[in-house]
Amino acid sequence: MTDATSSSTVVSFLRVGKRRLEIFNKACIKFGLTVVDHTNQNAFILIDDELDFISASKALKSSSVLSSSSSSPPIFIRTQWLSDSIKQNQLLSHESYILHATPSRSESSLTETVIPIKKTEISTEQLSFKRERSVSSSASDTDDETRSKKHHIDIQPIQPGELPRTTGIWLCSEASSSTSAVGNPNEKIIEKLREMSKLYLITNDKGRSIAYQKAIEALKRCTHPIRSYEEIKALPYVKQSLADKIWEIIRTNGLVKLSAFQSRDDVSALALFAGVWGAGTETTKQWFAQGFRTLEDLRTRARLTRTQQIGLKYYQDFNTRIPREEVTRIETIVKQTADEVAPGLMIETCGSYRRLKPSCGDIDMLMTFKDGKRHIHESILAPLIEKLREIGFLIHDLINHSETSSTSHVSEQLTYFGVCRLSEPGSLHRRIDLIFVPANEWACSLLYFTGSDMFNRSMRRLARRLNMSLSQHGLYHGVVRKGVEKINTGQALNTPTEESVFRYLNLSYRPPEDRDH
Ligand SMILES: Nc1ccn([C@H]2C[C@H](O)[C@@H](COP(=O)(O)OP(=O)(O)OP(=O)(O)O)O2)c(=O)n1
Ligand SMILES: [Mn+2]
Repeated sequence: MTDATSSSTVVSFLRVGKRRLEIFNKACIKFGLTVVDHTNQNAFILIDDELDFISASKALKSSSVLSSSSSSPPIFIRTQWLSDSIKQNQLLSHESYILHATPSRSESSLTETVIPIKKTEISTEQLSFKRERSVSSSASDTDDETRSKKHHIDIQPIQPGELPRTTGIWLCSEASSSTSAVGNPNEKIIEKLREMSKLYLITNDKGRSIAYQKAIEALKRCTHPIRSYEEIKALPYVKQSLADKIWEIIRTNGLVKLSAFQSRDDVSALALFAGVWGAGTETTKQWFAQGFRTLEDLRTRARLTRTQQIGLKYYQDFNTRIPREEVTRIETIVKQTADEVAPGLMIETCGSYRRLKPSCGDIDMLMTFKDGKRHIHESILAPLIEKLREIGFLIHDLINHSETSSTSHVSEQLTYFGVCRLSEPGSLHRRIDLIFVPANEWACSLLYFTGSDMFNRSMRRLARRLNMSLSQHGLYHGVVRKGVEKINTGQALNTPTEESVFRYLNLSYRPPEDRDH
C-alpha cells in the first residue's frame, strides 16, 4: 500500500464541509500532500468522519465519475487523520484512520455500526447543523440529534419563518438559558476571552471587544471541549488572529497578550477610571495622559464635570451590584409616588432586572401613558422627579432631559439619570434611569431597554438583513441601504407589543429571561 505520509501522496476530499475544507487544504500544503479531485484513482479519499464505507462508496460514485474501468477499490481515510495531525503539528500515520469495509453486514446495519464518534468529538458540521436547526423552535432535541447523525453536512432549505442563514449565529433566535458559560466545557477559554473583551472596551477598541464577545457566544454553543485548531477555525465569526489566541489558550493554558495587557500601566489605570460614572474612554485616556493613576489623583488634581464628581464620590457604591430585592423596593417607591403625582402612568423596570438577574448594575425604569393622548413632559416626569426628591429618595441628578424646553425636543422620549437611595441606614447610593416614552414607541423601547445589548445587537442585525430597521423608537420595513447609509428610511410598522416585533422578524417570542446573552 502506498504510504500516505510520504511527500508524494495525493489526496482528495469527499463530503467535507466548506469551512473544514479550507483548513484541510492549508494543512495539506503544509504537510506536502497534493490535493486532487476524485477522478484521480491514486488518491486517498479523505471523507467526513461520519460516513461509513458504503455511504462513502456511494457518494464517491455519484459525486465523481468513478469510471467503470477502475482497477482498484478506493481507500477511504477519515479526516480525523488531518485534524489530529494539525493538532500535533506533524503528519501522523494514516493507518489507524483507514475506513474498512465490513461486507458481512447488511447495508442498514452498517449505518448503525459506524465507529461511534465520542460526544466530545462531535463534528463541526453537526454543531453548525444544530445551530441552524435550533432556529426552528418546534424541533425537539432528540429530533435534532437523530437528524444531525443522518445529515452531517446538509443544510436545510430556507423555510418561511426561518432566519437568513448566511451568518453563523442569531442570538436573538436562541434562548440564553440554552447557552451558558458556567459549566461549559470551554469555560476556561471563555473566561480569558471575556477578560480580553473587557480590556479592549476599556482601551476604546470596540471592534475587537465585540469580536471577542461573538467568539464567546460561539464557544458557549459548543457542548464539547474544543481540542483542535480545525474546530476553532470552524467556529462562526472567529477570524485567524482570534483563532490563534484560542489555540494558544488551549495549548498553554495562558494567553501572552492578556498577561501583557494586564501588566500595562495604562490599562490598569484606564480600567480603574472606567468605573467613574460619566467618564467615557476619551476622558479616561486624557486622565492617564495627564499623569493621573489613582482615584485620589482624580479627586485632587483632575478637572471633573459635575457628573464625574458625583461618579467619583460614589465610586464604591456605583460599582457594587444591587441585589434584586432592593431593586424591587426601589421600584415600589417610584410606582407609589407616580400613583400620587401622575396617576395612570405605566412603569416597567427593564434592564437586567426584567431579565430576572439576581443582581443589577443600575435601575432602568421605562414609563408611558397608554391613553394615546399627547403628553407634555412638564406634566409627567418633572412632578414625579420633584416628588421623589422631596421624599429624600432622589439624592442627585446626573442628566435630566425632561427639563429641556418642549420646543427644542425632537423626540418625545424623556430621560432622567439620577442617584437614589433607600432610607434605611447603611443603604448604598444607586444609579437610577427614568425614561418616559410615547405610547406608540412602548414595545420597541421595552425591547431595547430590556436588552441584553448583545441580544439587541443581534436583533438589529437581523432586521437589517430583512431590509428592516429596528431601534428603541420603532421597527421600519422597506428600508433601502447603500452600505450602512439609509437611502430610504422605509415605513413604520405597528408594534403594539414586544411579541409583534418578534413576529415581524420571523422569530419565536423569547421572554426577557431568555434574552440574557
Ligand atoms: N450600549 C447599549 C447600552 C444599553 N443597551 C440596552 C440594553 C441593556 O440591557 C439596557 C440597559 O442598559 P444597562 O447598561 O443598564 O444594562 P443592563 O441593565 O442589561 O445590565 P446592568 O445590570 O449592568 O445594569 O439598555 C443597549 O442595547 N446598548
Ligand atoms: Mn441596567
